[in-house]
Amino acid sequence: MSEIPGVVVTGVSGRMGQMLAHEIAASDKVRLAGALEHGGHDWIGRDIGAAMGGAETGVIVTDDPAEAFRGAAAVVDFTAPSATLAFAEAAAAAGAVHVIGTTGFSDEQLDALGRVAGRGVQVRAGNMSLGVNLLVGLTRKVAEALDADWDVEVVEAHHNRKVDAPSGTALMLGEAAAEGRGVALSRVADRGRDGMTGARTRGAIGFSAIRGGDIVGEHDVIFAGEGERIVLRHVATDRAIFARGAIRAALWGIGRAPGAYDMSDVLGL
Ligand SMILES: NC(=O)c1ccc[n+]([C@@H]2O[C@H](COP(=O)([O-])OP(=O)(O)OC[C@H]3O[C@@H](n4cnc5c(N)ncnc54)[C@H](O)[C@@H]3O)[C@@H](O)[C@H]2O)c1
Ligand SMILES: O=C(O)C1=N[C@H](C(=O)O)CCC1
Repeated sequence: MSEIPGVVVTGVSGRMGQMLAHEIAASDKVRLAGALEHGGHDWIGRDIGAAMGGAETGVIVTDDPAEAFRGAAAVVDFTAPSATLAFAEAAAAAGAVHVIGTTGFSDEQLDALGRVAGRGVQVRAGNMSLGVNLLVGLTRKVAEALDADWDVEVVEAHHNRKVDAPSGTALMLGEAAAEGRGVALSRVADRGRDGMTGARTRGAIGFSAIRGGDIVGEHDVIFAGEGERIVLRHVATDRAIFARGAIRAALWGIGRAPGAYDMSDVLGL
């Protein structure tokens, strides 16, 4: 039996799923223990290496979470909110760390995930990169230092296949700005402007989303004052940063007490 922790990748044919399979194959700290896609997907029953156009790995793509998660140390999940909710139950039942990169959850779905975290280890972040998680701390600090005379705007840009907006990262940054100001984001968020909107509300935290081409992920937090402006920016140029962060989270989560954790726990920020 291998000492190297086995990791299952859900949504393995997706942009992040394939990136994760590559990064796990290149790692000497984890091994690929399973690969999952949804029922009816044409990769089901195929070797994941061959399906990705490479050498066979011995890992066959399945649509059965219980089978795939059995004996795994961790499940790394970048799929869709409803799929992630089902995987949370299955990961907790299998005793596997659930690393959740999926974004676009409703408040109700987040509550449901939180209930499962009583029974299993979850590490969830809208962005698993070191750079963005540092930017979250910087955003909180700048917001703490400035009053509501400084308008906060979060601007994000992603590829044309992204299905949720604002991005999970933009929401993390907005939460950090709201925390720094000592307000609830839900009370001050301004998520859609169109038509005769009226003047900007003092203290609002605005969100704008750009979608185009193959943009991996770009985020600006703008603090706009009278006569000056601070812009905090993160630009992702390679999805490997998200995959490496997720693998780090999986290793960190092994042996932890059940609960909901995030990347600031993993990175010690
Ligand atoms: N947290 C982060 O650092 C980070 C980074 C990148 C992407 N994301 C998020 O990850 C998610 C996926 O992004 P992507 O670009 O890889 O999308 P994608 O559409 O390329 O991949 C999603 C995959 O999930 C699969 N899937 C959907 N439902 C499933 C189910 N029930 N069972 C098994 N597989 C299922 C799809 O078939 C697809 O292969 C999005 O929510 C995105 O916002 C997060
Ligand atoms: O490509 C995506 O989709 C991304 N999603 C995350 C988000 O919603 O912030 C992270 C960046 C890439």
